[in-house]
Order: sequence, then C-alpha cells, then structure tokens
Amino acid sequence: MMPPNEKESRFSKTPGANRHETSPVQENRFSSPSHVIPCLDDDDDYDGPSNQSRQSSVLRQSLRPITLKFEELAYSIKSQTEKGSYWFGSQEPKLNRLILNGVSGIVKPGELLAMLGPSGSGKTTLVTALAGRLQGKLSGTVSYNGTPFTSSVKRKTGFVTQDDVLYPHLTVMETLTYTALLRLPKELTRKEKLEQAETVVSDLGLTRCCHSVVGGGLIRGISGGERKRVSIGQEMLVNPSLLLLDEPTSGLDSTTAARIVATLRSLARGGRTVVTTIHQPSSRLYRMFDKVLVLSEGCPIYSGDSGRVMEYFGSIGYQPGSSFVNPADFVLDLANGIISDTKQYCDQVEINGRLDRLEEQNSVKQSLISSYKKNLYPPLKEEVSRTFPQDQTITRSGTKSLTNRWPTSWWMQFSVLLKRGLKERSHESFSGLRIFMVMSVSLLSGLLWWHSRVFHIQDQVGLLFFFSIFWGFFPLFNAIFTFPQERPMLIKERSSGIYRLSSYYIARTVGDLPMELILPTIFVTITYWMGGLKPSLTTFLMTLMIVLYNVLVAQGVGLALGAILMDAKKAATLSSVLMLVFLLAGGYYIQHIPGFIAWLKYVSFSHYCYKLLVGVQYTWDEVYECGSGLHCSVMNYEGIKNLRIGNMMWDVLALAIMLLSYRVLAYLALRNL
Ligand SMILES: Nc1ncnc2c1ncn2[C@@H]1O[C@H](COP(=O)(O)OP(=O)(O)OP(=O)(O)O)[C@@H](O)[C@H]1O
Repeated sequence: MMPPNEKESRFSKTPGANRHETSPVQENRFSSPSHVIPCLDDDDDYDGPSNQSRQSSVLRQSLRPITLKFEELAYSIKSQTEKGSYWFGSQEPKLNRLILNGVSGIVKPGELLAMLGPSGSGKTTLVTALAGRLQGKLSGTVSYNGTPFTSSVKRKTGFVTQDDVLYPHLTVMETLTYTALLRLPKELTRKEKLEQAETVVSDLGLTRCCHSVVGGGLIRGISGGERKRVSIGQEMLVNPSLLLLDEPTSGLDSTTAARIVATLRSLARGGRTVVTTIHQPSSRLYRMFDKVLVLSEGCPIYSGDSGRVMEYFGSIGYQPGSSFVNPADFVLDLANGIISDTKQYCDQVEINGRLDRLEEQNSVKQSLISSYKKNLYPPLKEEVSRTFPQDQTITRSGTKSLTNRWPTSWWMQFSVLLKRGLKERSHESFSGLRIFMVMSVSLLSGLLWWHSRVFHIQDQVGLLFFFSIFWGFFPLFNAIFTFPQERPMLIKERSSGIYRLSSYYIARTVGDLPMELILPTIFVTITYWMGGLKPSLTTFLMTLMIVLYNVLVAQGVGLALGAILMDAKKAATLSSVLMLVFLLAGGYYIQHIPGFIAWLKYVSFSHYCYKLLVGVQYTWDEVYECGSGLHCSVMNYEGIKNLRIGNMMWDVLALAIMLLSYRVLAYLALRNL
C-alpha cells in the first residue's frame, strides 16, 4: 500500500500556519502590562528594586522578549563504519549520518513550543542547537531577535538538560541560593538574591522539600519530579527570556508531568519564549502546548499550531481511526510511519492483504516529509524571514554587555564557589574513613620505627623516604577524581556563562586545601616523634613544611592528570604507573641507576622531597656505625651520598616549578572542556 498522495493542503494557503499571528489572545498576552514590560536594555537584566513587580512571583515578572527563529537547520555526525580493526583504525571512510535535516520554525515570546518525535528523531540535538550548545557543524541559521547567539543571548537563555546536574549533598534551598548568588547581577543585594531564591522555591511548589538534600546516585534525596523542578528553578532564577528544556517530564507520573508543563505554560504567558522536547504527552498535556514541531528521523513533518495538527494531517489524507485519539499518539505513530489507526490503512489492508511493513513505513514518512515541504514550509519560511519589532535589540545592547560579561565580580564568584564547594564536600573532606586511614598508618609506622636511632641510619632514611612516597600517592589519588567528577557541573555552569574558569579553579583547589594539609600535619606530628627523628623543633617544622610542599605538588599532578584525561579510571591507571616510576627512581631503592635512565629522578617530585627531608635531618657531624666499632659520618652513608645533597634551594626551586606548571596544565586542560 502506498501512502496517500501528497495532497495540496489548505494549510499552504494560510499565511503562516500559526494561529497566534493574528490571534487576539496573543495580542493580549503582550499588551498586558502586569505580565510583560519589555525592557530592551541589556544592563537591565533584572528589574530594579523600585520595580513594582519586585515582590511578586517570578512567574509574572517582566523580561525582554526574544523571538527565536531557526531556518533550514541541518546537522550531521560522522559515524564509524563497522569494518576495520580496533587497534589500527579503519581504512574505511566514515559515514556522514544526517541527524537534523531542513528543520525550520519560529517561536515568539509568550508561546510554548513542544517538539515531538520518536526516540532518536533528533529532538535533543535540535533543542541543544537552539540553546547554542551543540558541538560540531550546524548548518542553517538560528537567530534570537534577529541576531546570532552571543554572550548576551546566553545570559537571557535558560537550558534544562534531560539529566539533572545537581550537587547531591546540598539541600534544595542551598542549591537555589548558591545559583541565585552566582547568576543574579551584582546590582542586586545579597538579601534580594536570597528573596528571589525563596520566590522560586514557593512558585515551583518546593517549599515542603526545601530543606531536604537533593540526592542522586546512592544518596537518597528528593523525588525525580522535585529534582526536575529544582533544575527548572535554577534557570528561572535569572528570569530568562528564552527557556529551553529537554524532556522535563520523562520518568514522571502524569500529575507531576502536568504540573511541570503547566508551570512552563505560566512561564510562557509571562512573556518568555519556551521550547521543550517531550516524549509521549497525554492529551491533557498536549492541550497546553501552543505550537508543536514533529520530527521524523530528523526531518520535520509538522510545524505549527498544536490545535491544528489533526486538521492538517486529515487534509493530506491521514485521519485517525477513532475520534477520541490523543493527537500526540497519532502524530508519533505517523512520525514512525505507522498508519495502523487511520481509516485509510484499514481500507487498504482489506484490499491488499499483508504488506511489507518497513517499506510502507518508509514511504509514509517520505510522503509526510514531502507534504510538509509543499504545504507547511512555504508559509513558515515567509514568517521566519519577516522582521519583528524587537529584532536587533540584542545587538544594540550587546556592545554594552561585552564589558560586563559576567553577572558577578571575580571575588564574589570565588567566595560563593568556595563556600558551595566546602558545603558539598564537607562529608568527604572530613570523612571518618580518611581520618582513620591516616591515623592508623601514622600510628603503625610510628610503632614500626619506634625511637629509631641515627646509628641505624638505613631504617631512619627509610622512614623519610616513606614520608615522601606516602604523601605523594595519597594526595595525588585524591586529586585525580576532582575534575572528572565535576565535569558535568562545570560544563553546565560554564555554558550558561555563570562564572570565570579562574574563579572556579582557584575556589576548587583552595577548598580542598584544609583537609589536604591537616591530615599530613597530623601524620607527621605523630610519626616524627614516635619514629625517633631528630628531637629539634626547627627540624620537625622544616620536615613538616617539606611534606606539605610535596602534598601540594602531588595534588597538582593529580589535578592535571584528571583534567587532561577527564576519566578517573584512566587517570588512576596512569598515576599508578607514574608513582611506581617515582618510587623506584626516588633514590632509595636503587642507588646506581644506569646513566641513560637516571634523568627519571629529576622529574620525580618524590625525589626532591626525599632529598630535602634527608638534607634537613642530618649534618656532617652525625655518625652511624659503619662496621664493628667503626663510626662514619651519615653524609658518607652510600644512600645519602648518592643523593648529592648540596644547595637545597635548587630542590625547592624544582618543586616550585612543578607546583606551578602542573596547576597551569590542569587549568589549560579545563579551558578546552
Ligand atoms: N554525538 C553523537 N554520536 C553518535 N550519535 C549521535 C550523536 N548525537 C546524536 N546522535 C544520534 O542522533 C540521533 C538523534 O539523537 P537525539 O538524542 O537528538 O534524539 P532524541 O529524539 O532526543 O531521542 P530520545 O527521545 O531517545 O532522547 C540518535 O540516533 C543518536 O544516536
């Protein structure tokens, strides 16, 4: 059976398949002063304290309207061919796979557009492209009030991804408060920002769970619907003019889903442009959408007024079998090429009997795509190319915003990120397990080296070497997980232009310092005195300083490995190899390393640490028993002599260079994220 002929639909004669263009409802939405006060100056992202809407719900606050237009969007990816070896790569050329093809549309302020389509039809790709976050080459044009995506648009855009990226140990209130402090402009006082966070909590019905932790993974926290509302709330805080959401209702019960879509509709009615992808809306949800865009394998088959879907498909020969069908189910079946529910299909089956399903589905899809091009695309194209009054407003105000790219000052970003990080990680920094581990190792090593004497120089030097290796391994392994774990949050927040990378980076590393430094201090204090090292306060303090210095370098190496590889497993494997090399080349186990590989010790931070520890511990006048009744200077002990201890400033300098360069490397790696 062939699908119905591509009929000339009366939709093609309608100037713009969009009811809203002439709809009085639409007009009213924008003329309502209580809802929308178009404020076109970029510096005025938030209505000042004097604004009459200050105390009111964020759902009703004024904003700068954005008309989103996208025309002929096409996006393809290179997909691997099946042939070719894993190790040596494939000689086969990679195939170009079209994910989006000829997608156009327009969404005006006050409208809620839903993107529908079967799984894999390209909805996420499209919404990501509209949010200006799609990697790779996108052809076609996307414009926001007639201008391309700029940092000014970025700040007016909220994007809620399918997976909620939230800190699990923060409460709902803390999450929204920190977001408010980071995202709301510096012109607002702290009190005003906190009030805004509270307003969002009450507007989104989160009051009941506002002091519960968000949770995630193995941590039990708020429900999926509440998490989703927290994610939406984070975007609502900045009162975005354009809000894009990827499947905000997936996995939720129908009541919660309806509540979320109702919230989106209220947001749209407040003058925002709202675009959401949605999987399988019930007819109750479907009725809340103003416009729908239906995708089938990346190609549009319908774009326009949600209320006219059935009429349009009926006009081109596809009618549902029953009059009570959910329009969303009907269009999704059509997008899959399934017309089993249509009258026409039943007639055809009677005539032709069994059909080749796949071929039939493909031809239905092709027919729908052709009908779209013939009937819906021409008026849509005309509407998209029309100029709207607010077009170019972003460009005009954009010049001003360039000098003011970030919502808050560097210092504000640093201090909020530091506090947030300390709060989120307090459970792991002060984890009993870590403290237990360090305490037990220090006590055990204190007992093993109990009151060792210079006479047994080999044992004592062994203790110093243990200091350098243990406090190389431990901070390094802790640090490698930092950035791979933080990656999703960093990508989310950086792509929203919330803070500078430098403020995040410094806050993150400074936040880890207290625990990174407290634990080795406890360790050295216990082991130093139990182990019988030189009973001098100066030597003890210098030993402690050297160990802490070593910790900072090791942490830098871990941060750099994590940031470069962005994969904790790979980074852990590489650091094991690295530390093993440092252990062997450190100068304790092998004193006569062959010349061609002796350079290894110069790249080992443990080697410099060990040298410094030995250097501050012993002097020439100290002796050890080098034979029966024979006493030699410790500095002539083979293990120490081969270290060639000279001017220790060179070792300090070598560690300083490492300290700096590994951290710079980590920072540069994060920039490329
Ligand atoms: N980076 C990528 N690498 C490989 N395939 C990709 C990539 N990005 C998108 N795709 C493919 O593009 C198609 C569209 O993906 P997309 O996530 O946009 O679909 P979707 O309609 O949102 O699906 P779902 O409803 O299941 O989330 C899918 O077949 C997906 O496998």
